Formats: sequence, structure tokens, C-alpha cells
Amino acid sequence: MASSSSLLRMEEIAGKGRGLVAAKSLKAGQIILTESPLILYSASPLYAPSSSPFTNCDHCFRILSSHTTIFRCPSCSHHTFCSQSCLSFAQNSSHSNWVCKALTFLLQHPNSTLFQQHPPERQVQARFVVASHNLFLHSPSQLHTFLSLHGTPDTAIYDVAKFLHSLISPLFPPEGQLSVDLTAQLLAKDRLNSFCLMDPYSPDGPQRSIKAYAIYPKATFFNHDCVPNACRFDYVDTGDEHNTDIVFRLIEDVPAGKEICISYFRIGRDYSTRKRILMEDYGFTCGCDRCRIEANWGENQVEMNSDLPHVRFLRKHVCERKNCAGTMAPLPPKDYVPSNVLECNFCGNLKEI
Ligand SMILES: C[S@@+](CC[C@H](N)C(=O)[O-])C[C@H]1O[C@@H](n2cnc3c(N)ncnc32)[C@H](O)[C@@H]1O
Repeated sequence: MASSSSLLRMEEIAGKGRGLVAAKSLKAGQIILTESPLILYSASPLYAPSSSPFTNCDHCFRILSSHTTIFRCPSCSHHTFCSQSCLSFAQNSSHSNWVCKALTFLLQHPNSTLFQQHPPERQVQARFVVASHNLFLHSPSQLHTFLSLHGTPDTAIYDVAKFLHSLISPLFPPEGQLSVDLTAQLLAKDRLNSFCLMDPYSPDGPQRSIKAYAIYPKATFFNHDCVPNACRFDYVDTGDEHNTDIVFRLIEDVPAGKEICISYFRIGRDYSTRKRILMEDYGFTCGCDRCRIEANWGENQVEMNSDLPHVRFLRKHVCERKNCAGTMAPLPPKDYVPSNVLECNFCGNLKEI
């Protein structure tokens, strides 16, 4: 299988900034990119209870079931891991000595009263600032990669950066200090570029919660389309030691030179919800064919327009399993023969076509 660098090329796309295009003709189901996270941090607030019913390993984010032997960080004991190797690995990366001290300080210090004046999201952003400072200490070149991503701070982000910086900067070691400005830059990049890693699917609910946020430095260049030609798969709770890698597969054949886009959320969402999320979270108005058509729709027009290409696409590719609505993409081709089985990227459901 060709490596992703020979399959994708970065280009300037009119009205969208940088994007990824097919460097050669590619086939439905083909894996076009597999990538490990540059930054990965928990989505649980520091003090407020998490919305997830699960407890996860603090390094690889696999669920810690009641049968799992738990390995605690010997220094702080707040942080728990699914194996000795995850603990050892974390001590040299995500849970370094500095992270351990910083998070312990935040957890024990009466900061919780300060955080009470802010939404719980602020506590998650504090985790992000600690994780990105850790990257700064261990791998400054990777932090520069992160800083080259899309996103500019506005005044609201500067206010958040000032608050978090005032709490965390006393803990910065002398050899590495993030300024308020750099903290604001990092928060702005994180807002536009992070992917969510989710709790496992369950047909009886509850809705899946976000267990962690991750930055994938190449995948972040996929632009959005409401009728995407690729989608992401992840295997956080079922995968091997690379369980936080993200995998992108093509939904349909893509000719050389065509842009490859993903959807930034579940594809079945209605026009007004898509429009709101894209403006509020990503700062743009989508100009795709589906949006242009649906902008003029009244109620019940989906049925009346059932022969439109995007309506046919949704009928084929939205998973119908209860409590799911994930995206169904073909399994990878075998010996260059396309698969006639679609797999859901949310629940793993398989459907023959
Ligand atoms: C994760 S980044 C994608 C890479 C980005 N285009 C770049 O130049 O780095 C998300 C940003 O890309 C732009 N973008 C993505 N999809 C778009 C679309 N369909 N139309 C216009 N802008 C889009 C928006 O500025 C959005 O905030």
C-alpha cells in the first residue's frame, strides 16, 4: 500500500485556505491517511463531574473496566493507567514530571473557586495549556508545527489565555515559559483543529460523550464538505498500542487532483444546524451544492427531492442503527477489488450494497 504522503498533496483551495487533494486516482474504501496525535488531552473538567459514565486510562484513553488492573502514578495517585507500559510511556511523555506537578497543583490548589466563575470548558482548556506546554518543553519543533496551523486568537481567547496563564505560569520551569500571547495562539489553534475521541457506541444510549481531544497535524488540513468523499475511523477502545491513531478512508472513488473533504460532524444534520455549527465553531459559511439547495427548502422537502444526488448519498451513507447516524464507508479494497460492504465509522455496523 502506498504511503499517505504519496496519496495526498496540500494545495491552496479557493475560499477555503489550505486543503488536501488526491495526488493520484484513488479508490473507494482506500485508506488515505493514518496518523498519531501531536497533542492529546482529556475532555473531563478538572473539578466538575465528567458527563461520561466511563473512566479512561489517562494516557491511551481506553476504558478502565472493573476487571482492569489499575496502575496509579506513584507521585500523584490522581492519574490512573491501564497497564505498566502505559504508565511508563506516560511518565516520559503525556504525564511527565512537570505535567504531574502542574495537574496536582491545579487539582489541590483552591483554584476550584476561581474556576467557578467560568464554564467547565475552562478547566478542559487548562488541561490543554498544560499538555501544550509539555510539548513545548519536550519537542519545541512539534510545537512550531502546531503553531503553523489555522486559527487566530480573538479578544475572548485572549481573556481566557490571561486567566489560564496567571494560574499556570508560576509552575512553568525556568527553561521554558509560555507567554500570554503564545498561550492565546495555542488556544486559537486548538479550537479550530482538534478532533474529538468519543466513548464507545451503545444502542441504548446515553449519547456518546467526548473522552479526549487530539490534534493530528496532517489530518487537520482536510476541509469540510456536507457531502464528504472521505471519513474518519478510530479504534480507541478496540485498537492495539496505536489505539489513538486516526484513520481516514474514502467513501467513493476520487480522481487525481480532486479535493478530499470530510464532514466536521455527522452528515445527517439539517441545514440550519450545519450552518450554525460551521459559523460558531469554525467561522465560515459552507458554499457546497447541498447547502445551496437546502438553503431554499421548506419543511418535508427531503422526501420531495429524493432523487437529488446528495439525498441519495445520505440514504446510502447515513447509518440507520438506533442512536447512531454515523457515516458508512466501504471497507478497503482487497487486491484492488472494491468491497461491496459499507462499515459505519461510529458503531461499526456492516451493510452489504
Ligand atoms: C481544520 S482547518 C482546515 C485547514 C485550513 N483550510 C487551513 O488552511 O489550514 C478548518 C478551517 O478551514 C476553513 N474551511 C474548512 N472547510 C471549509 C469550507 N468548506 N469552506 C470554507 N472554508 C473552509 C475554515 O477557515 C475552517 O475554520
